[in-house]
Amino acid sequence: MSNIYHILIADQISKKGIAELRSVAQFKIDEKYGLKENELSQIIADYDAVIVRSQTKITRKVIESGKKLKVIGRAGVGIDNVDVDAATEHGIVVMNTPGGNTIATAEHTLSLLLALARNVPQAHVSMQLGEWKRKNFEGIELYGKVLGILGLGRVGREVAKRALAFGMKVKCFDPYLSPTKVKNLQIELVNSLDELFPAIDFLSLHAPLTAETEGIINKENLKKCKQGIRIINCARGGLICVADLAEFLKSGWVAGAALDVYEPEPPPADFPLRGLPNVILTPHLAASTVEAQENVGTEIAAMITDVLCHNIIRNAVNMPSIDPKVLSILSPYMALGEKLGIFMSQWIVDRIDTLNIYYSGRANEYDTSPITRAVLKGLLRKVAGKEVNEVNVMFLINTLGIEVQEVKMSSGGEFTEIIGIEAKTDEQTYQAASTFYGKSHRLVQLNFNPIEASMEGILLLLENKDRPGIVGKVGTILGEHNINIAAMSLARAKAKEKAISILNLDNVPPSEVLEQIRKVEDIYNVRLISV
Ligand SMILES: NC(=O)c1ccc[n+]([C@@H]2O[C@H](COP(=O)([O-])OP(=O)(O)OC[C@H]3O[C@@H](n4cnc5c(N)ncnc54)[C@H](O)[C@@H]3O)[C@@H](O)[C@H]2O)c1
Ligand SMILES: O=C(O)[C@H](O)COP(=O)(O)O
Repeated sequence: MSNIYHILIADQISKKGIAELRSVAQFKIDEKYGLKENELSQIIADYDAVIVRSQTKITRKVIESGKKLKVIGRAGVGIDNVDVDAATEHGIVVMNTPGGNTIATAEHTLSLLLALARNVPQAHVSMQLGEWKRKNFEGIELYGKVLGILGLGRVGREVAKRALAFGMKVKCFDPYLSPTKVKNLQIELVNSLDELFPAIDFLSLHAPLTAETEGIINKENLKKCKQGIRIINCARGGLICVADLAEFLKSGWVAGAALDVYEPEPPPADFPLRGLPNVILTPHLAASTVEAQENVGTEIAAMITDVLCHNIIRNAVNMPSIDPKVLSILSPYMALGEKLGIFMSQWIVDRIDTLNIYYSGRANEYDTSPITRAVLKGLLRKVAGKEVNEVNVMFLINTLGIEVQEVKMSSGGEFTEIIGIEAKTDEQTYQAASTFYGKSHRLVQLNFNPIEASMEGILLLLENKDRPGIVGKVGTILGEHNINIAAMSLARAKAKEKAISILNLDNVPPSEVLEQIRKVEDIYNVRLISV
């Protein structure tokens, strides 16, 4: 029977998105809105996935309470309301829907830009009061003015296009943008904020809220701006130090500000910009269009379905996404790599210091990091206390201080396709290499010596002195206890003093049988391995 997944929709998404989720037989959907941290923490243990917009905060406490939580889906772009680090540590994938609300946000930015230039909301309120004050609301033209854009991503670029259509000049600061991206766009990319601020008449913010951008619009930077600058913020409230902006608006240095976003949301009653005549405020409306909400709602529904029902992860912000075509090519390698990792996890007893994971064959034509993550997931499942998956595996590897290196080899010797692991511990080096045999998996090297063993089911690994009679004795013990040996293979060290044998068994030997085998003279190590 297939799994039933419980999904919590914690912020309102489009009806179509909800209907699509409800149409999946494996899903049980709850809609619970406006939950505070404590309320959410109390119920989150029931859910496999939670969907939010910008309102509901998925804090570390919520994540720690989400014992079976696998996915956090953000119907929108900004993920500053999700503790992504905590999610990563707990192996929970965080996904968003970039692009779906770009046009809506760019259009809202332009509407605020125009409203700010022409005092539209102020004039409207005056008219509603029965006044006729044409002189009070004289504006300025956009034509010929310079728009500064902070963050030239999806929204920033759409804003730039529209501003250019109004005859504005556009300058932008984005330290992560390659200059080739703005070629032929009629946008000037400047190298610093110091270069941007004195050169612009309008400033529009489109960077995410990060440690670097928090409070970036502050007293020091406002001083660098031209007198009469107008500022629009459709990104995140935290980018602006509101007390500083209020001061500059009151003095007239900043001629006007139009804000859609606040920190916190909703802003408190004593929010210092409320009531200022040169300020326009909207309640986080930029993405609130029918079209944008349908885009992000249906997109997140499809993404949640893909991850829970088909194990396909798209737009994850805490792990690299893999193109589905590439994934279908890499999947067999990931399965082989994970199997080899599982094998090694039961062979190695000491603490691993360094790991070389090496590849030869077709895998090398691709980014091998998804295979490496699968190898490590298999390897760590035993070492780490918590469940290890593709999301948290690199975090756990770093926490354990294991140094990992990927090595792409030009040849795998007599085998075309090879995935190998060399693990160094304080005590010794463990090495194994594997390949495909039809659809099954084979060990082809142990401690650099050739072997030929099926990597399926129950394996008994013996390390012993290379002398006659030892394997015979082990066979007798197993036979006496009715344990059938399906296959046997031997890796002999060139120096011929030590050998490793792999016995494929039909059933699991009880611990007293393993004890008996351990007592056989010249056997140094006995490990029961299940793959
Ligand atoms: N008000 C709304 O309803 C609404 C809607 C959509 C997006 N947003 C906000 O707008 C932001 C931008 O959205 P997007 O889809 O364009 O994201 P994006 O990721 O496509 O673009 C963000 C850009 O900011 C740049 N950036 C990062 N750090 C920077 C820094 N220190 N200085 C300058 N630039 C920097 C990045 O390089 C990137 O090009 C989102 O993070 C989100 O918070 C708000
Ligand atoms: O980051 C975003 O996508 C926007 O801020 C939209 O937020 P919302 O989904 O709460 O409207």
